Amino acid sequence: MDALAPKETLITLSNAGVQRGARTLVSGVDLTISRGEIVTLIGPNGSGKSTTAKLATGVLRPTMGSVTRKPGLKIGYVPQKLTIDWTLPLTVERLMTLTGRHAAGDIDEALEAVGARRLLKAAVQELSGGEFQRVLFARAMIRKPDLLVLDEPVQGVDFSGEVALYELVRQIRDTTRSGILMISHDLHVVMAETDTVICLNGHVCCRGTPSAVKRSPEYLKLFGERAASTLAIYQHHHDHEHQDDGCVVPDGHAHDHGDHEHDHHDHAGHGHAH
Ligand SMILES: Nc1ncnc2c1ncn2[C@@H]1O[C@H](COP(=O)(O)OP(=O)(O)OP(=O)(O)O)[C@@H](O)[C@H]1O
Repeated sequence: MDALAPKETLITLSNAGVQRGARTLVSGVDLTISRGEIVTLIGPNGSGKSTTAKLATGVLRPTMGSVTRKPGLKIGYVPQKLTIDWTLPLTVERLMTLTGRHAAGDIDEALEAVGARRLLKAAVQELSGGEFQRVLFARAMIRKPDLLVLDEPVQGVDFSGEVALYELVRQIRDTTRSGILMISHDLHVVMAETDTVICLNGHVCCRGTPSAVKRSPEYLKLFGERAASTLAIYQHHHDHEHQDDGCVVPDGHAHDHGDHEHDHHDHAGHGHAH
């Protein structure tokens, strides 16, 4: 971010939480997201990441604390799961218009921005995990949101696809200057460009830059000995090339994975979550 530019705050959560009956789903969350900023929520299953994101977007109202949003804030959402009848034929073009009418030019522009314009007429069922995620990004970006919420953006994607998707998130942030709230359910990679990582465990366990969180005693306590290797930080360096669609040029073709901290990297169980 330009350090001299005034920060435009999009969303503020102050000591926010949700209680359902006697049960506290999440509590005491302080969080701000400004334009051009990337905030990533991490934490174990059931730790309150989705609940916190729902508080931020207004899907859920806080029963404790407060949540404020910039008036007229436009939010683009990339869901973790999409309910689609996978037995029916569906093109990318049609998927882009399922939840609203858009001019052909706007659809082209949104797909272009994610390197997926050539997929316009493709069947959604035949897309790779990475291509499918890109189309979902385009679908979320078509209304030119102030804030993009990405719920597990790299699911169903292999390692080089993951690198390319994180690169795309960085590009989107740089070109649109939208705020980005990411939820990382698998804890495996946090983008180095993340301005703030918030580690939840029913409350805010710890927060800070990715490398600060990785070293924090609370984080180590929560995730144990293997924590430091579990939180891999994806570093972006311009030492590799990208194909036109944003994919990283494979090893041996002017690309080197050496700059990515990836000691522990488990893709088991990643599939299309439909
Ligand atoms: N509508 C609801 N009513 C009651 N409890 C809920 C509701 N939604 C979520 N919960 C509970 O709130 C807690 C936090 O859930 P949440 O979905 O925010 O966790 P999460 O960190 O996103 O988990 P995961 O990584 O497994 O998706 C969980 O214990 C969950 O069972």
